[in-house]
Amino acid sequence: MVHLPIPRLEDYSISATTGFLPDAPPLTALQDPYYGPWEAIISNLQALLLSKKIRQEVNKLPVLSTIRLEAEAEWRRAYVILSFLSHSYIWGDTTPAETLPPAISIPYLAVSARLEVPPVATYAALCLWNFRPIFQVDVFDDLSNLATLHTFTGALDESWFYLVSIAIEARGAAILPAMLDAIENAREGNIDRVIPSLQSIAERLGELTHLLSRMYENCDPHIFYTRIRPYLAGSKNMSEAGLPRGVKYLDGSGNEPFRHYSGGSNAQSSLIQAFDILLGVEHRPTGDRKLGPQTAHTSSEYQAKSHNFILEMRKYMPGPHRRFLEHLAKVSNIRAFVEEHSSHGALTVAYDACLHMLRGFRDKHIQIVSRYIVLPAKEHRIANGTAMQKTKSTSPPSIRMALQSPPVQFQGLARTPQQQVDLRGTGGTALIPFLKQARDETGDPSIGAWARRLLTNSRNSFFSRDTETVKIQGLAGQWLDSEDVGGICHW
Ligand code: HEM
Ligand SMILES: N[C@@H](CC(=O)c1ccccc1NC=O)C(=O)O
Repeated sequence: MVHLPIPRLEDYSISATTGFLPDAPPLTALQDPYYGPWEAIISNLQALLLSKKIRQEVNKLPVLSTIRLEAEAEWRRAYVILSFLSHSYIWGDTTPAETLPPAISIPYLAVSARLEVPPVATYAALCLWNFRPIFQVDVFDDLSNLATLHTFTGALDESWFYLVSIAIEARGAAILPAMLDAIENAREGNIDRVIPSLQSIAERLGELTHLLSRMYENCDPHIFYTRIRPYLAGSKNMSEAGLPRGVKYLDGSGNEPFRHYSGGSNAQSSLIQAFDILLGVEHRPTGDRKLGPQTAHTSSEYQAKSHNFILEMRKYMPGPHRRFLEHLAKVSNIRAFVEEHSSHGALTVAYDACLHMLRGFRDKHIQIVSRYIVLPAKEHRIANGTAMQKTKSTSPPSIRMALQSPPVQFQGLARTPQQQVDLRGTGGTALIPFLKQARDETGDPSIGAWARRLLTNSRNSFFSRDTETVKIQGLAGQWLDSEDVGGICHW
């Protein structure tokens, strides 16, 4: 059989060591003095936001051309600057701005077109291209070695919020070559070599969940909700935040329709989507649950026709990364391979461990979203007297303090709505139904529910099923369950 070649990372601007992060640290400034006016504003961003002078200063900017941008890193730097400036302009005053001036719009549209990303503060603008290593220039997966280049607020909480994702990207990078190896070995029918690749993927996924849970260390939920998050909102589904019509990007043509873009979201991380593709996890539009086995294999066709947020978010990834995922989807064979060899216990267990770990990641994420969005939103409504009834508070002290203070009216996404409305993610989703469905669609394998039970319940080294004996030997002699330690397991 003639197969489509397996993608090569280097063909898609992906590094075998840093994954979707650039392999050299992003530029900290554009060296050409021509771009001095941009650098001057971004280096004073927090002061301009605090004094509400940002619009005044941006309105004075000249319209700069992109003609003097050369290296890819310079285009990325320009995109980072213009993303911070545009969200500061829109959300940095008492009411959101419905128009972006030509000094932002014209270069922003050009830079976005070149990088194949939309003109909005995407995950790439805020995370992938917005960091610097502190001591060791080539270590990106250690949170103590990372700093952000820019934030809206200057708060450590905001830096930490982005840095956790950056560390996850770097730690997850090693999974990419393991994925491609697994696909190659499955093609060749080499079960014994697919298993260790899957085991190492499961183990790494556990480490990523552990990194995710470190969000609590330095990002306070109340600060996140009230001070940081309003700047992250896009222009799509943002009526409640005070932006019902979207945003016009003025370019002087007179023909400038309102545009609607999702704000930054980790759903734009190519890494997490790559796991789904490799493991054959399929996501449907929210509310559209799988009906039965007969629908299982028609879903790609179905997904293409209907609105699907996770697929939609691929348009917000840098062009080469998006194309990598499309290529990966065409060669992804692991799920079919495991189904074909469903009597092979060790293979099934290794595959199910991956699913289990990815599901564990999404479980932990839902817990985080409850603490950083759902609870603060509820406390906020109570503090402003718009909630139906007071509920028992389990919030951290900062939120309890906010409750005791007089009501404060916040702007944008933190604005207290007149009525109880569905909470929206910065990407524009009705967040809890969306995230729960994405979690439920993970680890709903047609095979091996038994293996998942074993992984969760058993601390033994030997499991048996029918006539097969499957050995899972803990390296340190122990088995750690994903829920106990944020997913670190030893084989
Ligand atoms: C305080 C921290 C975080 C909050 C409040 C948060 C919130 C959200 C929300 C509301 C969504 C729904 C999409 C939208 O409308 O924006 C989402 C999606 C998502 N987030 Fe986060 N997030 C946080 C951190 C992270 C981190 C560090 C990661 C890790 C890489 C992550 C991974 C994802 C993924 C993969 C999705 C897409 C849904 C899925 O695949 O399950 N999030 N997040
Ligand atoms: N969707 C999230 C925001 C979010 O996840 C995010 C936004 C911009 C950059 C990175 C993000 N995720 C990072 O940890 C929210 O609704 O607050």
